[in-house]
Amino acid sequence: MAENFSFKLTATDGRARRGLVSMPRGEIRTPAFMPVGTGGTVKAMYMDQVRGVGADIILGNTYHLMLRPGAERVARLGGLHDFARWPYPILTDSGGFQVMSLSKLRKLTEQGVTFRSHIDGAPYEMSPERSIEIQGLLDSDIQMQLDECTALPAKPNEIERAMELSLRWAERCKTAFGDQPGKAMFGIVQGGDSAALRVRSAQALKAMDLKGYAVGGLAVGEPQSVMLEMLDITCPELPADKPRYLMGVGTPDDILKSVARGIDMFDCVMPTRAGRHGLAYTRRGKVNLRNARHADDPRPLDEESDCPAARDYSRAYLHHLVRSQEGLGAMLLTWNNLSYYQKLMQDIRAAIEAQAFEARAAEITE
Ligand SMILES: O=c1nc[nH]c2cc3[nH]c(NCCN4CCCCC4)nc3cc12
Repeated sequence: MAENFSFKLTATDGRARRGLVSMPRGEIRTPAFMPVGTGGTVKAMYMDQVRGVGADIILGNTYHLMLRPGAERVARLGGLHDFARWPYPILTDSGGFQVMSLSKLRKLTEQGVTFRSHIDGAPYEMSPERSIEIQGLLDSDIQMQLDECTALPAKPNEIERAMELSLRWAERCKTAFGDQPGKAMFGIVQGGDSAALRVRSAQALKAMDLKGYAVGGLAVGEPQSVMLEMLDITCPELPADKPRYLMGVGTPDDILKSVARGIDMFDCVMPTRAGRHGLAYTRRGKVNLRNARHADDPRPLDEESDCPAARDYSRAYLHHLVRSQEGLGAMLLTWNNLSYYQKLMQDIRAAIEAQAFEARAAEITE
């Protein structure tokens, strides 16, 4: 019988954790990277390929899907999994961050946020209750609370106001979500770059006994050192037996350093967006296929990769596709980049297990 929702820690290495989230639609091996599928599609990818590179879960966006094609329409068509042909877990962001970064004429009050669509200017309102309702209509497996993410730098009283509002909205989302076995609602820690506010936010959310916790309000322009410092402060305040999700992160280096500080789940548009802009992630660093130096290079991106996009096509061909703005260029580079990110996560998981094994072996042989 598939678990309703469970998180098991299977190994640790310092503060890094290897784990497994089990839900009815499937298991999520952590640390996990979630490809971003904003409008119900991981851009330039077939869902079979997304699964093929090793993704256990993808991210969808409430904001985009409520505007187009509409949450009620997706529900009438059987929910997001049937609509997009992705039968495995989906995590949906709640929309607040996207409203503040994309929409026009937005107004934020205690009740929620009103805004106009960036697509056609139509008026919308999003309350904590409506965000959870929309995520339910999408049949999302992991639903994020509605929150207010403060752009940094910001004044301490502004960060405090948004953090406290987000806590009140977390309570309202918890009430609206109710008890849905097989699904989860995650809280989002806010508090900007303030240690005291981060601790207050994490402790208040922990008291709500939620199924998982995101660290929000980061990757919003602050230096990596500030982001990592906030993780050093926040993660120890969160329950060890619940998943921790760092929203919007990040580069391979961000991910490595965040796993080392206790983060279990990530999402970022970088691998997919970079692929559409001609940029390839490889084990030897990033390669910009727009650059003329690749025009005659017969070598593939990575002859040892098990991803056809990395192994079977010359850099010269990829350069040609990118320069010609051929759709296949975006498709192959996106495929390569998601494969690179999933291989990174696989190597991270193995390294934690190996270190844990060595530590265990050392204990036994002492
Ligand atoms: O505090 C948040 N609450 C809800 N959703 C969020 C999403 C976020 N996404 C990011 N950063 C995205 C950074 N990304 C990096 C690659 C280029 C595009 C922007 N921070 C976030 C914080 C939040």
